[in-house]
Amino acid sequence: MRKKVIAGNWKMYKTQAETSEFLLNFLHTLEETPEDREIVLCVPFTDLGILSKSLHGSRVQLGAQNVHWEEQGAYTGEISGPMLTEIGVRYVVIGHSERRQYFNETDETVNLRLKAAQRYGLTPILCVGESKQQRDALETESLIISQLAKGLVDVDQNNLIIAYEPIWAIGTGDTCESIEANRVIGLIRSQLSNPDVPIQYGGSVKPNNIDEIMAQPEIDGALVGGASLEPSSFARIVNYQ
Ligand SMILES: O=C[C@H](O)COP(=O)(O)O
Repeated sequence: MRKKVIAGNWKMYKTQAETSEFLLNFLHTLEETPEDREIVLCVPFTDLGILSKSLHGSRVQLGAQNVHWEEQGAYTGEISGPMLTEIGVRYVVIGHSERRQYFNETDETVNLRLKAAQRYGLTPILCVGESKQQRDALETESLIISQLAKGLVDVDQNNLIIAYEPIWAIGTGDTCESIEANRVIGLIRSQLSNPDVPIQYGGSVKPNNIDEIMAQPEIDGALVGGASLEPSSFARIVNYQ
């Protein structure tokens, strides 16, 4: 049975004060949440400290949004695996399309970050997905196969989550049809040596579409952006039927 994982990706949102307010309104909503799912919050670095304390003893796991491949060094603006694990971070998002687009992340640096995350005991969430232009040019399959082939060189598939995030569906309200997301995720699974790797869908996941998404047989969870920022909407998502 593959693990179900619902992860919020807060991107560059929420100060510490806003994080405290979120927790006040969110944590109590988990009392009835079924045990069959892992819940993760991937937050800005400045929120990790407060969450590390506040989430202690709760069932919500802590995630970061980046990790460098070196243990330490002169890499201004970066963060290392040991710095994250020391404060209780368990997951890290790697290769998000916003990092690939705005920060020159390549399949090669994605691969270095994935291996470093695993080396320091973190579970990476590898993001793959095509742009609208690539989809229209019928390049979705070849692009994803290439992202996986290059990104996963020497990566341990026993400690890995993959998120399929079509770029055109991110933050647009234009969700990928769940049947199509299921098809692409099936393709991703066919490229893996371990068929039990949990594979999430991400891109305009909302309270009103999460049940349909999670009903798809290949989809093992969701990577949620905007809808994870609001306690009641994220609560509805983690409590999918
Ligand atoms: O990592 C999360 C994704 O980029 C999805 O963002 P979104 O739910 O706001 O579309």
